[in-house]
Amino acid sequence: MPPTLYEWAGGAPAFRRLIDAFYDRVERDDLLGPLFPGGVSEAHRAHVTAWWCEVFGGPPLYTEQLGGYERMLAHHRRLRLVPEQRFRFATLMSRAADDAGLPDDPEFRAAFVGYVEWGTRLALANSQEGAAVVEHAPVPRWGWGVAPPYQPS
Ligand code: HEM
Repeated sequence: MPPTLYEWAGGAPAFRRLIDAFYDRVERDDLLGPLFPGGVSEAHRAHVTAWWCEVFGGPPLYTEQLGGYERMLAHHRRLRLVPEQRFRFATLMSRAADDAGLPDDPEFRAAFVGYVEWGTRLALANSQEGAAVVEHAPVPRWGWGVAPPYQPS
């Protein structure tokens, strides 16, 4: 069995470094900074870290303690994001993975950007006025996809 992406990345401390590096960039960003007037709070950073840990195979804290998928959805509804903001979000996530020293092997990064692409496209769609959203769902669990680490038999 391959390790989870959460384990491979370095667990909760690695995801906290990622999220801090990301929002530090967001705060200075012309397209994304205005979404967080006054800066990105400690509570927001902690909650989003819990989300990412759970998605990548860590403990289900966001589901059990923070309101799960429905809370995440509620935060994105009617933000009216535009495609340029989604693309910037995805770009800054890739840069933040470097800032935070996440593993840079092709397998991990392919899985990582796969989730970022998927999640940001959903967020963009769900944020539109009158969007037909999925009201209830589990927090997703992401995996290695078609490229787990090669392990010679
Ligand atoms: C992989 C994609 C994404 C993930 C995993 C994600 C995750 C989250 C989560 C978990 C929350 C709720 C935090 C809480 O529980 O307090 C949240 C809120 C928020 N997200 Fe995202 N998000 C994504 C994409 C985006 C994009 C593309 C944007 C903007 C371009 C965005 C902007 C925001 C904003 C502004 C909030 C706070 C809204 C408020 O406080 O009312 N998100 N996000």
